[in-house]
Amino acid sequence: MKLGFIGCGNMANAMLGGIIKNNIIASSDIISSDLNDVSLEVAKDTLGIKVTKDNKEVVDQSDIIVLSVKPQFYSSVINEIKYLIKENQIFISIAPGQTLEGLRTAFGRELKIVRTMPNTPALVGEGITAMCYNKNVTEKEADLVASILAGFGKVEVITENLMDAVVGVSGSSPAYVFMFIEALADGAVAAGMPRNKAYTFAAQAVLGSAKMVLDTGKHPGELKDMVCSPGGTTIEAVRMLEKEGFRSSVMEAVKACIDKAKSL
Ligand SMILES: NC(=O)C1=CN([C@@H]2O[C@H](COP(=O)(O)OP(=O)(O)OC[C@H]3O[C@@H](n4cnc5c(N)ncnc54)[C@H](OP(=O)(O)O)[C@@H]3O)[C@@H](O)[C@H]2O)C=CC1
Ligand SMILES: O=C(O)[C@@H]1CCC=N1
Repeated sequence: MKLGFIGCGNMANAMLGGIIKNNIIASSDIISSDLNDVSLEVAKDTLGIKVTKDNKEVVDQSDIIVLSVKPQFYSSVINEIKYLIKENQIFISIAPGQTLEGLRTAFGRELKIVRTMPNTPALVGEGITAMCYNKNVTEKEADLVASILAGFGKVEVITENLMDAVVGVSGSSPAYVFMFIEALADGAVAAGMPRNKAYTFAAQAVLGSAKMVLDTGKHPGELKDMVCSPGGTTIEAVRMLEKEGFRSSVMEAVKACIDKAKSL
């Protein structure tokens, strides 16, 4: 199995780190192209993969091709490679707003296309990737793609109509979570805690809370109530978060993200 990435930036590095570390595909069987010499040098040195400046070489040498450039560059790269892709190759999109039908139109013919939405926690093996695929992809091929994506976290097969929601809730949400961690730490720093220690306490609290949601299966509201002692400290913080519109601002942020994904 030969895997190719066109574009070797943040997301490609996060995905490839897990794929190689977990021995899903050997680095010698992976090739990536990029316009940027520095990105290629970094990928070659840190991941040990083959690198090239030529996108066509990636298509030529790969069974599965991941297009990991920004969505605005999708059409120009697809125009460059569309005549080279063969019907037995699998094309994977990781971009928001790029629909299966839109990609078929861009390629101008029926190909095996998988649409995914990963996230950067892939870098530490804790990503979550949503995937859907067109009628040309067999169940066996979908399982193969899912096993590659599982190299850097969880994988969920979903219907395409939910893909924009995935961008809002997991593709982009690490950025909002980092802002939350930063703000938690700022609060502790304001109370005198050294900054590095504050990041450790804030991040571990977020990690542990997320794990409680996943491991217990309990409603997040019930888990929140378990922290709020009657007449205690937490309910004062919760009261202030409600007053300042915390949950509403998060929901509005997710909506803005989804609206943007739909518009791309
Ligand atoms: N970052 C994230 O958290 C997530 C990103 N995604 C999606 O992943 C894709 C990649 O994003 P990300 O990794 O963040 O972006 P980056 O900008 O970090 O990486 C893209 C790389 O592709 C290079 N590039 C641009 N044009 C071409 C081209 N024509 N041929 C070859 N390489 C090219 C860029 O070079 P240069 O810098 O010189 O332009 C850059 O090195 C996007 O579609 C994004 O929406 C999906 C989920 C999460
Ligand atoms: O900001 C973006 O457009 C990309 C897609 C999801 C996360 N990052």
